[in-house]
Formats: sequence, structure tokens, C-alpha cells
Amino acid sequence: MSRVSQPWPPVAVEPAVPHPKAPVAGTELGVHFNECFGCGDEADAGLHLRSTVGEGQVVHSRFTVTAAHQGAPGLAHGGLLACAFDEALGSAVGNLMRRPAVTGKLETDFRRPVPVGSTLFIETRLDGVAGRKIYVSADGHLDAADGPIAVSARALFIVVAFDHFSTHGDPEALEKLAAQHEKNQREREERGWEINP
Ligand SMILES: CCCCCCCCCCCCCC(=O)SCCNC(=O)CCNC(=O)[C@H](O)C(C)(C)COP(=O)(O)OP(=O)(O)OC[C@H]1O[C@@H](n2cnc3c(N)ncnc32)[C@H](O)[C@@H]1OP(=O)(O)O
Repeated sequence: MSRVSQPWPPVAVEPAVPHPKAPVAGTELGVHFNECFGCGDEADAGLHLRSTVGEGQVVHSRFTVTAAHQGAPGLAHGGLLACAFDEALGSAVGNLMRRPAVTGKLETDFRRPVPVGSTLFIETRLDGVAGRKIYVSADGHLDAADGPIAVSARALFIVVAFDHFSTHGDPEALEKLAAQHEKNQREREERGWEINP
């Protein structure tokens, strides 16, 4: 079967310019919501994905596949890997662009099996913006940042108003999310003081 895919981004785009207050290269991105299946500390069987800002418009994320993530015995479930990419790509959009956005479309290309116990190193790039549409893509490398590519993904995120979350989501959880965001900001500022006293 041919792996030839459609041009990406599929429409004419402007360069994706990170927000002036976007975290700088080397910044560890905190958990955006403790109960998030992708990154949250309180999601016991979750992915516990962790991300760091890279040079340029890149975010590096990683997560280790556990027995809770299996599809076939000993192998990660494909849908769960798609979830890891949704989280990694969404984290790049949210943190670099600092605009509220949701996944409109997510496409995954599974190239190699991902065994339990392996760590996926996901490198996400911002590919361009067309109005409210933000295009991003990523490669997931097996067991090292330069390991073989096991999964690739491309996604379209759509910028939404904040009331998308208050109308459709859980207002109490949104308050927790705001508190988490403030905590992350505070911790980053404190780390900044340690580096540049
Ligand atoms: C500092 C802060 C840090 C924060 C960190 C956060 C980390 C987060 C990590 C978590 C990450 C997890 C993240 C998650 O899991 S997000 C959860 C999964 N996603 C959703 O639940 C989204 C559900 N969908 C919707 O709410 C609506 O459909 C949206 C809002 C997406 C659009 O409805 P809306 O009525 O508003 O807009 P529109 O329909 O006029 O569309 C607008 C434009 O977009 C184009 N379009 C739309 N869909 C598609 C499509 N499928 N393919 C191609 N194109 C599509 C459309 O043609 C149009 O183009 P144009 O006509 O303008 O050219």
C-alpha cells in the first residue's frame, strides 16, 4: 500500500508566529490540567506525557507505554497513541500560540509497533495558520529522540472562544484548570529567578 499522502498543510497558510509571551526554548511545560488523560498526575492510567519547548517552533514530548496502554498483548493501542499525539500537538499549539484551540482533525500514520515499556519521543512542529485554523504535525521516535519513527501525525486545530469550554465543559473543572495555569506560570517565573537572579 502506498504511503503517499496529501500535501500538508492542505491550504495556503501564513507562518505560525509564536506568541510574544510563549515559553522559551528549554522550558519544561507543566501539567495543564491534573485530571487530563494525556498529561495529568491524577489520571492514574493516563499517559503522563511531559513536554519541553525546543528551538524554533518545536515542542518535544515523551511518554512511556505501560501495560494499561495495551491493545494487542505487549503492544500499545493505536487509539491511545493517537491520544498521545493529540496531547503533544495540542500542547504545542496552546503553549506556543497561547490561543484556546481544539482538535478539528487528527490523522495518524502508524509505521512500527510500539511495545509496552518503550518510550515515545514526539517532536511537534507548528506548520502554519490560516485564519482560525492552525496546522501542526509530529513524529514519534522510538526510545530516543533520534530513534526510528514509529508514528507520525498531522492535525488541524481550530481557535475557539473561551465560552466553548464553559458552555460545553464542566465549570468547576475549568476553575481547577485556571488554578493549574496560574501555578505553572508562578513556577516558571520562580525557575526564571533561579537562572537569572
Ligand atoms: C498557556 C496555555 C496552555 C494550554 C495548554 C493546552 C494543552 C491542551 C492539550 C490537550 C489537547 C487535546 C485537545 C482536544 O482533545 S480538543 C477535544 C476534541 N475536539 C473537539 O471536541 C472539537 C469538537 N468540534 C467543535 O467544537 C467544532 O466542530 C469546531 C470548534 C472544531 C469548529 O466549529 P466552528 O463552528 O467554531 O467552526 P467552523 O465549523 O466554521 O470551522 C472553522 C474552520 O475550520 C474548518 N474545519 C473545522 N473542522 C474541520 C475538519 N474536521 N476538517 C477540516 N476543516 C475543518 C472549517 O471548514 C472552517 O474553515 P474555513 O471555512 O474558515 O476555511
